[in-house]
Amino acid sequence: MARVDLDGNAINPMTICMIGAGGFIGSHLCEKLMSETPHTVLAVDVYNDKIKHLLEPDSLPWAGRIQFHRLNIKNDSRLEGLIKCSDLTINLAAICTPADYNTRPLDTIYSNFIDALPVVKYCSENNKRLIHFSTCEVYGKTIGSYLPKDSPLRQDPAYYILKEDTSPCIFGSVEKQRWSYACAKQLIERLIYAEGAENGLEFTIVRPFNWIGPRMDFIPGIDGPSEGVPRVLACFSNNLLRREPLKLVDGGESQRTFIYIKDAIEAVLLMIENPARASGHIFNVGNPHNEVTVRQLAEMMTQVYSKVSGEDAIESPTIDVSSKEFYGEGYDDSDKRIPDMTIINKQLGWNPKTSLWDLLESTLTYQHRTYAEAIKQAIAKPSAN
Ligand SMILES: NC(=O)c1ccc[n+]([C@@H]2O[C@H](COP(=O)([O-])OP(=O)(O)OC[C@H]3O[C@@H](n4cnc5c(N)ncnc54)[C@H](O)[C@@H]3O)[C@@H](O)[C@H]2O)c1
Ligand SMILES: O=c1ccn([C@@H]2O[C@H](COP(=O)(O)OP(=O)(O)O[C@H]3OC[C@@H](O)[C@H](O)[C@H]3O)[C@@H](O)[C@H]2O)c(=O)[nH]1
Repeated sequence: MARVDLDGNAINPMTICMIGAGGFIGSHLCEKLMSETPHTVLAVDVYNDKIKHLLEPDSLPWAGRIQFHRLNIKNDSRLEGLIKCSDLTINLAAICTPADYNTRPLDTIYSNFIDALPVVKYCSENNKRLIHFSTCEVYGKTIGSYLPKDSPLRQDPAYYILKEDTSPCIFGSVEKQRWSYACAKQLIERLIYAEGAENGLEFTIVRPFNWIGPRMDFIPGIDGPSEGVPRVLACFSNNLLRREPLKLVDGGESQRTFIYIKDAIEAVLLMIENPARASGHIFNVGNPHNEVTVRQLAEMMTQVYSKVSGEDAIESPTIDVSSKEFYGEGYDDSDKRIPDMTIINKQLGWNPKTSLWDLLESTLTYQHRTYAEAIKQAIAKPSAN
């Protein structure tokens, strides 16, 4: 049966240049495009470990529809050719782990702003559509966080719900280098928006709100550096796998809404296949119903991991740590992140489905299956690693 878009028109197969295809989101998007659509992907990244299962062997049903191009977009002249021969470019490439924002601010700013410039330029000059991945961090802190602690206005959604077209972007001072990432992402959003307004670039900007699931980041000492600090899902998974307490930064009071990667990928596919509805828009993509504090997340993950691993939780499952100790000087945090869903509902009719309990169960089942044995061996023979 022919695939049709939301307006009932047939969807023609397209070629997609996906930059950062070897990362967490890219790997899930490639999987979806291969298994459910006729589109072709030119997968650009410096790594391909997370998409190896889609590239080999040649007998896979989608063989010929995905090609891996190992290149660093910082300095590779092949990039323009790949964009030129595609119908759509999706840019996912970025340094996007908070531990880097204050410790490697230059790399963070270059990666999220300077390195994205040629991508925008080639799309604009060659009249190619661009879907660019920004972040919910562009909102920074909520207006409510500046109100007195006991102010009743803090309960009013007007002071904390994040809306694409009306919420301000509120960052800390320049010394708080945490915001180097958000600021670089904000400026590239503004540049893309201006390319649309002045030069007719056909664009969509995605603001992911804490997408989580299998293949996110790495487990330190197993498939990433021992001293590396990934995002919270992988940090807490690592602690659970090693039977260590989960570290709560500054009391674990910050709030996040987490969305299952598979729900979020559905939204991206709708953007890819409905350009008339997606172009010119900035979309929040998150699950407003899955809000927890980081402390609650730690408690839920401890409970779910115990269920999927069959092991009792350790006696003191969490430990408090200061942000200075954990991330170093210059760290700061977003207090609360609830996405407004009006625009994506209206344009694409999309809603997330998976509860936090369910997504943690499938994700931690994956983490346990993938890493428990390797961790056991690493603990038994520390010198081998
Ligand atoms: N996962 C989330 O919840 C989340 C939230 C907000 C924003 N985002 C944004 O979504 C995008 C993808 O995030 P992710 O979670 O998949 O991260 P990720 O780190 O898993 O993926 C990024 C990929 O880009 C590649 N890359 C980086 N620099 C490159 C370069 N110079 N040349 C070629 N490849 C390069 C990396 O090797 C990596 O595979 C990022 O732009 C990120 O800022 C993600
Ligand atoms: O071990 C840990 C790790 C993290 N945390 C806390 O958990 C919260 C979430 O941390 P994450 O590492 O997932 O990152 P954040 O949600 O702060 O930022 C993320 O947001 C959206 C994206 O742009 C990026 O992927 C990243 O910047 C923060 O408050 C952090 O301080 C812990 O308490 N303990």
